[in-house]
Order: sequence, then structure tokens, then C-alpha cells
Amino acid sequence: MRETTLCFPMRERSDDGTEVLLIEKRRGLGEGWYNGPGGKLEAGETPRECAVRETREEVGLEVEPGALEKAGELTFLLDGEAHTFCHVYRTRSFTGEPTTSDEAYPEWVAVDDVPYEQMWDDDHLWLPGVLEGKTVAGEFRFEGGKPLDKAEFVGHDLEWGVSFAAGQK
Ligand SMILES: CNc1ncnc2c1ncn2[C@@H]1O[C@H](COP(=O)(O)OP(=O)(O)OP(=O)(O)O)[C@@H](O)[C@H]1O
Repeated sequence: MRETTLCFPMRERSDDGTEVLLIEKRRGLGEGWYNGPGGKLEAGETPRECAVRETREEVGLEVEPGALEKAGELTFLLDGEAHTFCHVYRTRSFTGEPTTSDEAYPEWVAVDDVPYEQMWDDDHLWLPGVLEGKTVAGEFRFEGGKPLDKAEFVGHDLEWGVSFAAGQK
């Protein structure tokens, strides 16, 4: 099973409310869809280190590992088998300005205006709560064979207000 991360940088606009930094993914799994910066853990890396690295590589923002708030743990099943385990973080503490990379076009989006119709089918179920400050554990079931982004979303279970194990915070 692949272990991945997603990171959602957030900021307050004095007049426009809260915004989240999304990326339009330019290649790989979920190409053409919006998501947070993130990707696969490399050997020897903790999830937090991975989220920091992917956020730097994909959009050029610097985040301190300790400034990441763990918001979710998502399991994606494909045809009954665990395909991806994803650690979700949010943060309001970062430096730099988002820049386009080979992998991603970054875009600040109002939290009330997230383009769920251009995202993974499961995102509208858990991301609104994550952007409101909640914690979530979720399982999402897909069927129809690889790749995951061509499979059909068939079911899910969600639990809100979870606390994460010390090592996983
Ligand atoms: C099934 N529903 C899903 N809903 C929301 N997000 C999902 C997702 N399934 C995968 N993701 C995320 O998409 C990113 C790209 O995955 P990732 O492994 O990086 O794929 P990619 O082919 O781009 O690999 P590279 O690391 O670029 O080589 C990664 O953050 C991963 O957590």
C-alpha cells in the first residue's frame, strides 16, 4: 500500500474570509484535478517530513513540520484492497509565495468556493470539515481496476472528531 500526504495551507483575507491553497495537478494520479500539495512518502521519511517536502517541491512554500496540524487519515481501497493511506494536514503558518512547478499550478481559493466538481469524488465528503478545523478518519471504496483515478467511487465510512496516536500527530 502506498502512504501519501496532503497539506492544506490556509490564510485569512481581511475582506474575503478564509482561503485555502489548492493545486491543479499537472501530471500523475489525479492529473487535471484540484487537490492539496502532497505525494508519496520517500524511504526513511515521516509523513510530516513528506508533507513539508511536497509542499516545498510542488508550490514553493516553506512550512515547519511542527506547524502542520494533523487533520485526517484517509484509506482508499481499490477493488477491496488497500491502495493508499493518506495523512492530511492543514497549516496557517508558512513562508513564501506559491509558485508554479512541473507538477502543480497553485491557486488560493475561498473555502466556500472550493471546486469539488473538479476534484476526487471523495473530497467533498471530508475536505469541508477539515477546512472548518475538524479531524476525520475515513475509508473510501473504489472499484473497476487501476488506475485509481479512473475507478468508480462506490462507498465510504467517516468518523469525525478523532484523535490521532502520538506518533501520528
Ligand atoms: C482516491 N481519492 C483521493 N482523494 C484525494 N486525494 C487523493 C486521492 N487519492 C490520492 N490522492 C492524493 O493525490 C496525491 C497524488 O498522489 P501521488 O502518489 O503523488 O501520485 P503521482 O502519480 O502524482 O506520484 P508522484 O509522487 O508525483 O510520482 C497524493 O497526495 C495522494 O494522497
